[in-house]
Amino acid sequence: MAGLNGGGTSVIVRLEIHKEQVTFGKIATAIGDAGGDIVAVDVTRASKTTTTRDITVQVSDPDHTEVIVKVLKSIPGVKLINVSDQTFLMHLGGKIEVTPKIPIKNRDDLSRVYTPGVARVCMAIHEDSSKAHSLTIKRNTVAVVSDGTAVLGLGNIGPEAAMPVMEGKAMLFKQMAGVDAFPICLDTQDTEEIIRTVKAIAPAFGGINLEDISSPRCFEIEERLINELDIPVFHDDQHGTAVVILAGLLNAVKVVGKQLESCKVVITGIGAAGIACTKMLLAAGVTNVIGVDRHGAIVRGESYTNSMWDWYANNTNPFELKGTLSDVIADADIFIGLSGPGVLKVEDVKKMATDPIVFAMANPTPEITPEEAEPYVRVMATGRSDYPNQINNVLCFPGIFRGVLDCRASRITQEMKLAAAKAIAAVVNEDELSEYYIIPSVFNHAVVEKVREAVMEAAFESGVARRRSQRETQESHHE
Ligand SMILES: NC(=O)C1=CN([C@@H]2O[C@H](COP(=O)(O)OP(=O)(O)OC[C@H]3O[C@@H](n4cnc5c(N)ncnc54)[C@H](O)[C@@H]3O)[C@@H](O)[C@H]2O)C=CC1
Ligand SMILES: CC(=O)C(=O)O
Ligand SMILES: [Mg+2]
Repeated sequence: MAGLNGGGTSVIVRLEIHKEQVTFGKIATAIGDAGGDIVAVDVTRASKTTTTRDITVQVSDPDHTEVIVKVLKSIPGVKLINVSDQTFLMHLGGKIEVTPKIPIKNRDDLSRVYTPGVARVCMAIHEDSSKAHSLTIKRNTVAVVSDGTAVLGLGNIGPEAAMPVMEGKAMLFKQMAGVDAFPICLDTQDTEEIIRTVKAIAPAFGGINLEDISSPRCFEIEERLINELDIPVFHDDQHGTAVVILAGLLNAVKVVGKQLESCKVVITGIGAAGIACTKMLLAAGVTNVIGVDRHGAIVRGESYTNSMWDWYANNTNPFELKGTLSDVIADADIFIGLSGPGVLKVEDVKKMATDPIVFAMANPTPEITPEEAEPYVRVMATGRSDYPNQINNVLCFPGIFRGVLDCRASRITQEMKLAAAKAIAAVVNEDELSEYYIIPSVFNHAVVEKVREAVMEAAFESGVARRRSQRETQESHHE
C-alpha cells in the first residue's frame, strides 16, 4: 500500500551551476547523500561561466523532495531555478483543450460552419430554442462551477487554485462518459452573484455540476438554480458523494452480515457532503444517524447559527446523544468521515460495535489512515486512489450526467440518485464481494453504463425525462 504522500516518484530540478564555484560531481554526491537517486541529467543551457542542468531524481515522497531541495539550495554556486515532479508536469499548460469535431478545409466549409451559413442555424434556434439541444454543444456539455471555497478538504483556497481540480473533473467526464465539461471557477463568493452568473452562462450547457462550494451557501445556491433553470443542477460534493457512500454501504453491510436500516451510523463533518449523505441514509431507511461537527454532536434542543443544523438536529440523533466524537461513537456500526485529516482516533475505532465499517473520506488526507485503522475494522474505505475501496464521487458524476443528458432530464430526483447508488453497488457481484472489494473500480467501464441506464429509467418514472435516449435524439436531430 502506498504511503499518504503517494509512493516513490521522480522530480526534475533545474539548476544553474557556476562552474568556478562548484562541480557537478559535488552536486551529485550531495543528492546521493540526501537519499536521492539521479536517473537522468540534461544540459539545457551553457555559457562561459554557468551550465543549466535538468536533473531527474528518484525520491520517496514530497517530503523527501523538500530535503533534497534544501540541500541543493545550501551549496555555494548552485542556483535552484525550478522543481517539478511528475504530478506538476502533468499539469503544465492545463489538462484539457477544445478540439473541433470537423475540419475546415476550404471556403465552402468555412461558409457553412461560420458566416454566412451559420446564420440559418442561428435563426432556427431563435425560432425554436429547444433546437439548441440538437444544433449546439448543449446536448453534451456540463459546466463544472466552483467558487474555490471548499476545494477537496483544503478549504477556501480561491478560484485559481481550484482550477486543477475542476480541470481534472472535466477530464474524467470526457474519458469516462464522453461528456464535454468546462471548468468554470468564479471570482465571487456571493450567493446571489454566483446564482446570477450560473444562470447567465446556462444557455451553453445541458447540465451544471456545482463543485467545492462550501456549506451552507451551497444549499441555497443549488436549490435556487434547480428551481430557476430547466437543466439539471447537481452539487457533486453533496449528492455524488452520498450516492457512492450508499453504494459502498449497501455492499459493506452484506460483507459484515448486518441490516443497513438497523445500523448506528456516526458521521463527522456536517457540511455539504455530510448533510447530503445523511439525507440519503434516511431515505434508505436508516434511522440512527448521529452527526458530529467541530463543536460535537448535533442534538435537538441546541440552537445553531447554521440553519441546516437546526433541520439536522430535528431529523437525526433519535437518542439525543451529546458530546464529542469519542463520546458518541461507542457501539456505532458505521463511521463516515467527511471532515478533515486525523479526526478519528484508533481509540475511537476500538469503541465501535463488532465488525466496524469505517469510511474515512476526507481528501487528500482521511480522518484515519487504513494502516492505523485496519487492525480494528472489518471494512475500511477512503476517497483515495491508492488504497482499496475508493469511495469517491467519480464513480457517480460521469454516469449520472451521461444519463440525464441522454434523456434530457430537467432535474435529478432522489429516485434517480437512489437508482444510481443501487446500480453502482450491483456492479460488484455477490461472489466477488469481500472486505477489500465493496465498490467497483473507477476504471470499471460497466459503472458508467449501469448508472446511465438506471438514472434514465428513474428519470422516466419520475417524469423529468424529455427524450427517450441520445441515440433517438441523434436520429431525429432536425426535430
Ligand atoms: N471521497 C469523496 O468522494 C468526497 C470527499 N469529500 C471530503 O469531505 C470533506 C468535506 O467536504 P465538504 O462537505 O464539501 O466541505 P464543507 O466545507 O461543506 O464541510 C466540511 C464540514 O466538516 C467540518 N469539519 C472540519 N473539520 C472538522 C473536524 N476536525 N471535526 C468535525 N468536523 C469538522 C466543518 O465544520 C464543516 O461543517 C472534505 O475533506 C472533502 O475532501 C467531499 C466530497 C466527496
Ligand atoms: C472528491 C471530491 O469531490 C472532494 O473531495 O471534494
Ligand atoms: Mg469536491
